[in-house]
Amino acid sequence: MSNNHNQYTIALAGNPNTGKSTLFNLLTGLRQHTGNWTGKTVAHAEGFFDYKGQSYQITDLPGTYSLYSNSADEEVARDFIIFAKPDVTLVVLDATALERNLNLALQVLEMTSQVIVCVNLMDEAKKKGIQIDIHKLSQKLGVPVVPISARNEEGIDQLLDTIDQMVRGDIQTNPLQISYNRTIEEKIEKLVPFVKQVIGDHYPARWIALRLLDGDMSLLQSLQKEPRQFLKEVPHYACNCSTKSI
Ligand SMILES: Nc1nc2c(ncn2[C@@H]2O[C@H](COP(=O)(O)OP(=O)(O)OP(=O)(O)O)[C@@H](O)[C@H]2O)c(=O)[nH]1
Ligand SMILES: [Mg+2]
Repeated sequence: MSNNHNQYTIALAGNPNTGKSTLFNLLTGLRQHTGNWTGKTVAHAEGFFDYKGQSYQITDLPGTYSLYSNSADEEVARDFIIFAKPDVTLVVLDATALERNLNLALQVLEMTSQVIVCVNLMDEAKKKGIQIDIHKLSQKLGVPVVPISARNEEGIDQLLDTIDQMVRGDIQTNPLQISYNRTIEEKIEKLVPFVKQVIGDHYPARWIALRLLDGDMSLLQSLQKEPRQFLKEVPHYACNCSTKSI
């Protein structure tokens, strides 16, 4: 959702130390609201850039290993993706630790379909002899995947073109959705209509149903809804199996 005329919003999400701020600095140059530098990002920084006649506002989120409610950083990143509804979420992955990094990517894909995956540190991967089948990864994830090296400024044109195509609506994504076991899927199926009824279509109902099954009260507080209304229903559906195992 553009927050004002002709300005698109982008969020940068990813594990700590994957090069989000390096990419942020590269894209925004000096046009930033708050100073930011490489090193751990504590609060989120906002910056701006233009590309092919479009203006973008980009937000550098704190690095997290997941997007539940384990820490303030996770809540900041999670709430931004759910409530600010960026037009594009760039998930920045470390090419040398892809398997671990993909966990967060899968969580973001449950939250929004407007995702571009950036496989960063491609230079390091090359040095270590790690080969990544970008095309296959993109097919599996159901969203564009762009290999980059933020520090060496490689792959940035392709990334910008992919962002441009996504905000123009030229890319149809089909984000991979994790299938849980039958018990959980049945509970989700029952909860989703209820979630839609209470909060409408504005938020990703399946993802909220999953968080309800986890008993995530902090999310309910963020939704600023009366938790008791949900709580009455949740024990009925809740199970002991965590949905956080992806
Ligand atoms: N070799 C290599 N190093 C990179 C690349 N991109 C970033 N780095 C380095 O990786 C380190 C971490 O980069 P940051 O941009 O601070 O990472 P971040 O994701 O913002 O980290 P947090 O804010 O802690 O989540 C820095 O030393 C960067 O110079 C890259 O493409 N190649
Ligand atoms: Mg950072």
